[in-house]
Amino acid sequence: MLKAENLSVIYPGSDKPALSNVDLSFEQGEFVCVLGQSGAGKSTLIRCMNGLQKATEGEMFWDGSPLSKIDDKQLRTVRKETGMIFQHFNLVPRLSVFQNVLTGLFGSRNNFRNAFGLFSDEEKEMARQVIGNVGLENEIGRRVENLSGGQKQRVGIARALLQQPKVFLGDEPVASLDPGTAAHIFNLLQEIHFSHNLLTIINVHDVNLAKHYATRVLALKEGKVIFDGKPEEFTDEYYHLTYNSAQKKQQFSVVSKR
Ligand SMILES: Nc1ncnc2c1ncn2[C@@H]1O[C@H](COP(=O)(O)OP(=O)(O)OP(=O)(O)O)[C@@H](O)[C@H]1O
Repeated sequence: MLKAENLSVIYPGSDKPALSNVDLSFEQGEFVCVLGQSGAGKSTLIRCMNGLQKATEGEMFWDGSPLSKIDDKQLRTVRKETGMIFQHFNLVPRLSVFQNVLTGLFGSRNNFRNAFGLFSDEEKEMARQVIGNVGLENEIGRRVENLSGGQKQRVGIARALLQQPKVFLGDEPVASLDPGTAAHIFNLLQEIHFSHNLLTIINVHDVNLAKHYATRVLALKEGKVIFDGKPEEFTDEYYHLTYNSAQKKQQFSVVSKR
């Protein structure tokens, strides 16, 4: 489904690669959690997967198509089939849950219909359904600025789901949430993952969440993959946990295997 071949990214003005000669392949049905310290290259990898970030060297393939060589129409299809969820939700605060979720259709429609917010009855019904799937049916008319963080992320998930994606990508989707809410969001993501047979790839800082929910764990360090395997094989040989008393939370750092 997704394949990185010798993928490297060097940002302009930087002498250090954000990703360095990464070879990876992902199949439908995998729930992958990507771990790594800040700056390890997790977001860059996720952004390469839907063509938001171009490779400096090597290639990312989507169902066999090289992302750096496909035309705009093919890229729109890739984006439509990729549901993205973000740390800061990327919602329109003054719009309702319903309106925010409908924006999930923008990527696959022409600009005229987007500009006038024209949605068919069928599209509106699908939006109601996905809002129900994430448990927000009673909040459908509320402005998202009045929702909790966990509810906002549910709106983000419903918006992604409306695209009927094959792939779900999450760039630190629970980093702004408390641990209890983060676990609820992961439960929801897991349920959606299995019921829709998705390929789900999520960046996360919390090693326990990753090991609990993932079918496969990847760990990055300085742009390189230093672990790729089953969650139970990702033992504390690969990471350190320290307690940050100022932030009142555990901090995680990836180390190369000793
Ligand atoms: N737009 C950019 N321009 C220049 N350098 C960048 C850019 N985006 C990221 N980088 C650099 O590339 C490296 C990898 O960054 P990336 O955001 O992929 O890491 P990350 O693991 O997602 O970090 P975090 O957990 O803090 O989000 C870092 O050194 C970062 O400073």
